[in-house]
Amino acid sequence: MTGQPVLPELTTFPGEVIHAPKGPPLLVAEGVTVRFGGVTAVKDISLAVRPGEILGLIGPNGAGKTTLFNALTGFVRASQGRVTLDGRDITHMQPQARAKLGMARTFQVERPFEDLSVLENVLVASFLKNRGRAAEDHAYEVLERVGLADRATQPAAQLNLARRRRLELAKALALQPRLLFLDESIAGLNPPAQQEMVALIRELARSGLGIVMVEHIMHVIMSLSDHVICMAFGELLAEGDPREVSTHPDVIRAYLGDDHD
Ligand SMILES: Nc1ncnc2c1ncn2[C@@H]1O[C@H](COP(=O)(O)OP(=O)(O)OP(=O)(O)O)[C@@H](O)[C@H]1O
Repeated sequence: MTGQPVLPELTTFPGEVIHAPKGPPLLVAEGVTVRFGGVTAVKDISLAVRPGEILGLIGPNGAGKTTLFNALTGFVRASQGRVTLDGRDITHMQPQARAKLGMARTFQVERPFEDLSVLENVLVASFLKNRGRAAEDHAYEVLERVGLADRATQPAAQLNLARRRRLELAKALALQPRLLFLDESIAGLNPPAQQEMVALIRELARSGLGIVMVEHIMHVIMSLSDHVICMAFGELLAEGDPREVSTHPDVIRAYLGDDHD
């Protein structure tokens, strides 16, 4: 390990500006705990996300990131704690009810309707918010936004991985969310596709969306996030801006082990 940077450089992508979103938080989680039988996967985690803010969740494998993400989006039940959206208690709401209030998520493994066209896939989500022509117009707008408009009539099954990820994002955006949850949208993409996705996510935040992202590629999450939460064994290990977290001794230890010198 000697001579290697412990965590990657922060300024990997050009044009990066870490901004400081202001205003009251959209999402607030207080003391969220999730137990699966005897396993406490998430223990007493609190966080807040403002409009235009990108919150990055990091931590070694098994740290509890996905479970926390699922508790925030309603895909697993919080055993303790409280989650509010615009001050409204959503702790026990189903994912669909949360979506109606402005939360949308992507899935780590994209699952488009393979036989439908790219446009039809987005329309399925767009129809939940709009009717008739308005739904179609909105679906096109979303495809433009993610750079898939020229693929609108292509079957989803024919898309490469980078475009499938964009389609996954488009389906979430078609719900017109104010808060977007991204589950490893960048892992597995080649570097140019990573940069395109980073630029797109940054643009979405600039337009006012609050974003929570779980991502294993450290330099990506560090260059995108306004605030980073690092978990280990279900607990909060460190939080702060990317530089504070990436240089935190406990974070370095969690990633490299105790015998690192
Ligand atoms: N449905 C479940 N039932 C029982 N235990 C679970 C369940 N889901 C997760 N766990 C456990 O909870 C802990 C946290 O897992 P989780 O998947 O949230 O971590 P993670 O940080 O997302 O990991 P990775 O980076 O590998 O995806 C692990 O010990 C895992 O085995």
